[in-house]
Amino acid sequence: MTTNAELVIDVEGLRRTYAGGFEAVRSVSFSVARGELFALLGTNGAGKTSTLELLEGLAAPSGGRVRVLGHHPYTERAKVRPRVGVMLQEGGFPAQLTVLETARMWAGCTSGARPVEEALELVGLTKRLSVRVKQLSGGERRRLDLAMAVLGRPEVLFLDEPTTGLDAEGRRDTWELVRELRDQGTTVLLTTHYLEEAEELADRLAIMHEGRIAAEGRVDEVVAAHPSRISFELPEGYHMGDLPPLGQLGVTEHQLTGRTLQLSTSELQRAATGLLVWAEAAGVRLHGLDVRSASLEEAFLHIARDARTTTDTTKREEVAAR
Ligand SMILES: Nc1ncnc2c1ncn2[C@@H]1O[C@H](COP(=O)(O)OP(=O)(O)OP(=O)(O)O)[C@@H](O)[C@H]1O
Repeated sequence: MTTNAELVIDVEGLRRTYAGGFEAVRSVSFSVARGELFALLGTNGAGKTSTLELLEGLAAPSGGRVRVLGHHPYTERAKVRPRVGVMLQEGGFPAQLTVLETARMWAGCTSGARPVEEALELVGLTKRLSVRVKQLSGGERRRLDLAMAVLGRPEVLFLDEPTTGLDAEGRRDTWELVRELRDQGTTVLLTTHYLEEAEELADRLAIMHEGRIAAEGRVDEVVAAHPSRISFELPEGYHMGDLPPLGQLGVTEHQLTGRTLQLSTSELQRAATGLLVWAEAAGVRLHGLDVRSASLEEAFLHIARDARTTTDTTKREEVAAR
C-alpha cells in the first residue's frame, strides 16, 4: 500500500461490545487503499463478522474510529450505502421468489444497477432464472448473494465468507470474479476461513484472534514473521546436550515436551541438514521426524496457539490474584 493512496476503509481503535458486556472487537486498527483486496482471517468467533458489520454500517461501534469512503458508515449511512456492495453470511432472500424475481426486486432498490441478467451471468446463474430461492443449493444461494452484492457496481465490496458451501469449481469461479472486480478498481474486504483463498486473492490480510488483530501485512510478510519448524523424538539414551549446538544450526527456539523436541528456525535447510548429518553420523533414527516450512497455515496455527497460551496464562494470573 502506498502511503498517499486514498484510504477507502480506515479503522482505528475500533471496539464493539454486545449487550451483556461481551467485547467482540477490541481496539482493531487497519486500513484498505482504493483498489486493494484485504482479507480478514481468524479462528471461529474471532470477531470478523462483528468487525465487518461495523464497516457495513449495520451497527454502531462502541468505541474507536471507522470511515468508509470518508464517511461514518453508521451515522452517515445514506452517503455510504449506495456506493458499497454487501454479501452477508446469510442472504435472507424470500424463499418463494425465483432467482430472476429476486434480482429484479433487488435491482428496484439499487441505484445505478447493472442489468439483472448481466449480474446473474457473472455468477453463472443464467440457467437457474426461474428456480425458486428455496430450491437452490447452498452453493447457488451463495452465488445469488454475490450477484446481488455486485448488482449496483459498487466501489467497495464487503464479502463475508463468500465461498463457504461452494464446491472447488464454484470457489475458483468466485475467485476469478472477485479478482476481475478488483482489477477494475473495486476495493474488496472479505472474511474467510480458507487460508488458500487469502493466499490466492489478498493483497494484504489480517489475522484476528479473540477480538484483536494478531498479525497484518502481505502474505509473505506475515509468513516471514513465523519460523519453520522441525520436530522429532530424542533418540533413546540421548539428551539435548548430545545434539550439535542448536544455535550453530540456525535454530532460534526449542521446546522439549516429554521426549518430543520442537525446533524453530528461519533457516530450514541449514537446520535440517545439520540435524540429519548428525543423526547419520551417530547412527540413530529420528522417530516422528516432521519438517514444516513457514506457510500461512503455520503462521495462523502459531498465532492461535500463542494467543491461547497467553489467554491461559492471563486467566491463571487472574485466578491467582483473587
Ligand atoms: N449478538 C451477539 N451478542 C453477543 N455476542 C455475540 C453476538 N454476535 C456475536 N457474538 C460473539 O462475538 C464473538 C465474535 O463473533 P463473530 O461472529 O464476529 O466472529 P467470527 O470471527 O465472524 O466467527 P466465525 O468465523 O465463526 O463466523 C463470538 O464470541 C460470538 O459468540
